[in-house]
Amino acid sequence: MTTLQSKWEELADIKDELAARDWFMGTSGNLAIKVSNEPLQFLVTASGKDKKKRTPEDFLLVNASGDLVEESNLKPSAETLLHCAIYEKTSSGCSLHVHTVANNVISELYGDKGKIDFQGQELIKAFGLWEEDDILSIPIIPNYAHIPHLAEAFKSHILADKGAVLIRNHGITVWGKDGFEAKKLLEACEFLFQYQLALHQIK
Ligand SMILES: CSCCC(=O)C(=O)COP(=O)(O)O
Ligand SMILES: [Zn+2]
Repeated sequence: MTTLQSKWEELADIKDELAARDWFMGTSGNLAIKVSNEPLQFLVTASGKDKKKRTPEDFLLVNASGDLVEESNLKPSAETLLHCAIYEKTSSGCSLHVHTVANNVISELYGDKGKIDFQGQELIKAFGLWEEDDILSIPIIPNYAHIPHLAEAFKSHILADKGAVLIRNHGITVWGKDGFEAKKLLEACEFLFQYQLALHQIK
């Protein structure tokens, strides 16, 4: 199996798992996985497709600028520039973006603060935060319709090889060293958001 085929399979399996959680409502969401470093090339979901379905046209190979490596009648995700920013600034290998009700409500509740912090919650260990007083701080940025503008705002929060950024009333983008890590971070974030919303209901 070539690297391209194995990365395709890895991303397709992640897509199926996220679909099983119903995290691709209304064609939302996009996923990417790095295939090569020199030249930088990565697979990204085709724009506007139903990501709950598995088809041979699900992913497109793009370069560091997000342009197609081979001609296609499909377009790369409208949000490819966010994935480009991650691979430009880090050595991470996979980036995932989903819209969920929980991440949208949290982004609205905490958007004016520009971040949401979690401390003393076991699942922040997914981010490598193991000390008693460690804080997981997830930035929340405004949602700009102009994607290059959104990508610029997003870029300033890409500070490490793994991370997460909430886009207000839009969704979350996470990245990690490979598909396993990126999915782990995404699941941890969604757990923490649901936990926080549950706390709001009883307080
Ligand atoms: C209908 S969802 C609006 C676009 C979006 O935010 C998204 O995540 C999906 O866009 P894509 O071009 O990647 O399909
Ligand atoms: Zn989106």
